[in-house]
Amino acid sequence: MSIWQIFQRLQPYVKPYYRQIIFALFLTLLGAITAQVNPWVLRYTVDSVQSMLDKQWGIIQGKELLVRISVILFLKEIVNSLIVFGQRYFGEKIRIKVSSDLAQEAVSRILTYNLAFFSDNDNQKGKLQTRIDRGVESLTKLIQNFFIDILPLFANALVALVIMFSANFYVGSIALAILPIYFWISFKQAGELQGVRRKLKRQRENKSSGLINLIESIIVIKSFVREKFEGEKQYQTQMELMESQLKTRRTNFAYDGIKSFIEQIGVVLIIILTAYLVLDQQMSIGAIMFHILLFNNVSAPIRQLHRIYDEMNDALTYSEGFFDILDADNAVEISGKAVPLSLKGDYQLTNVSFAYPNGTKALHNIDINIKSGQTTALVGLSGAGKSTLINLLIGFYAPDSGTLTLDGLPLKDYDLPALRNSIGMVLQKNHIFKGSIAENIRYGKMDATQEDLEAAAKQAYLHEQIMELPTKYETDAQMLSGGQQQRIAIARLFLKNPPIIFLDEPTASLDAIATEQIKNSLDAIKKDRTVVIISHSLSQILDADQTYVMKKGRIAEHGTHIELYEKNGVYREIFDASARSLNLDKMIELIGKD
Ligand SMILES: Nc1ncnc2c1ncn2[C@@H]1O[C@H](COP(=O)(O)OP(=O)(O)OP(=O)(O)O)[C@@H](O)[C@H]1O
Repeated sequence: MSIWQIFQRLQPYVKPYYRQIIFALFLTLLGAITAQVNPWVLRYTVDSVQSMLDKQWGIIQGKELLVRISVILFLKEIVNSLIVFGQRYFGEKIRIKVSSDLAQEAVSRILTYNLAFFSDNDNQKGKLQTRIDRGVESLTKLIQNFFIDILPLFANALVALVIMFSANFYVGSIALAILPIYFWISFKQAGELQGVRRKLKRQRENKSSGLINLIESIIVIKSFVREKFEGEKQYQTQMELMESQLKTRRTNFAYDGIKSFIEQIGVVLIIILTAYLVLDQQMSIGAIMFHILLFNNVSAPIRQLHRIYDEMNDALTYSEGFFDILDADNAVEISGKAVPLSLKGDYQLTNVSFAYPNGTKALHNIDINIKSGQTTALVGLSGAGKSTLINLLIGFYAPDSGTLTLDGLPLKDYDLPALRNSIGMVLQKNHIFKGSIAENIRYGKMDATQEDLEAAAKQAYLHEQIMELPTKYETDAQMLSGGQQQRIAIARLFLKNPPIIFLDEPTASLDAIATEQIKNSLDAIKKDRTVVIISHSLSQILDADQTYVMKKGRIAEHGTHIELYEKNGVYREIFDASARSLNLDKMIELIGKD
């Protein structure tokens, strides 16, 4: 992406603030003119003092001159302060507004993306966060630079250069001749840093996602006493980052030295040439200071050129990643138009195959009929493809081949929000948002009253426990135990009250008493709804109207519990293993003693 393309991309975000921009530009022009007052005043002062000295005048005759100069410089400083304030304020205002617009756009965009986008390695949460933060930061810095540095400084330089040329062609030429040399060196510097910058970007992303992973795995790390090992891993990342940072600094210092040398050559040449012109009586002595100050106005922005380049390169490096996020059109969830009045939940899958974007073939030639109003169990060993199948039924992913219909209509024809409003899910581990218990349950129905919340919590066997907490429904939900959090998810489901329900090992993290209570309440919610349940728990499977047994992404067997049991196949194997793991013989023996 070129800098020009970046500016084009930024246009729509900057456009709403065009009034502020025009005002900032006007101030810039005004600032460029006032910046030349000092050289004029200095030349005027030197020449006037010189002629006074020639006439042997003293302080009495020079008083008027001093007052005049003081007033001019004083007024100029006041005007200049106002201009600088206006420029900075409007520049910042535009930057802050554009920054929040860009960040908001990124959030709005990623919310429309499908799950494949989020499971991509480049978009893991730490990396995605860094890409967005860095992108917004460097793009807005670019805008800030443009209004606060580039425009004012270059306007100053241009006006100063024009004045130098009008004073003397050769003096102007020296100032002008320095520019391409300076530009060339800055280009070389930028080129040399380009590779390191990309590396730096990657290393920073790794470092921040490494830290996030560290925090997420702290319990495992501590329980295995792997602090030293993890510390060393982070140290390695830190060392690599430090190496790149040092290389960047080394290169910058070396090039800065060369540029400063070139600039000083320019100053010396201008002094020699102007001194020659003064001695040749082509100019007054004040011209020496006049030209040096003007040259300073020309070289000031060039001195900043490298920093501006740096930040532009930052913008180039990071904005590419940022705009990639905004431009991921193929990640936008494709929604159909059909808005069903009510859904029954009759799913028909014919010859459905699916592979994840990373190439993992998770489902092969699946033929399934999920009957409305019934409970269908999905059984299979870990990695068999059960969760993947549910992902397809909810429309999180689309099948690569085969047909998938719901109530006779292809699933892809449904309006996704309408479809998902009719579906409820309880997973093995459900996300609990930062906030109170009430806020978390209310996620199931945003306009639910306190009574609705309490009714749902009662159905999920959670109400009594909530009432025992000091701040009851206002307690921080993330402080609850795993089992209680699970019941929040179930309460959400009761509140949402959808006709189709997917349960992916809903009681896996609950204790035996809670499992029984939840089973009872889930049994209640199952009535007259279509339920698909994944479970390793025999009690849940036994209750199902039909069961599909999956093995390595395929349907191995299908039937009722009895039919499958008698088949002596995969289901029987899993069933027997489950029974053995429960130590059923001893349990029965114990129960028999009662
Ligand atoms: N987001 C993903 N990207 C790539 N591959 C995935 C993704 N999710 C799952 N897989 C792979 O797809 C296959 C099926 O996984 P899936 O989670 O559907 O199995 P499962 O039967 O639900 O297992 P479990 O009982 O352990 O939850 C596995 O090989 C898994 O590694």
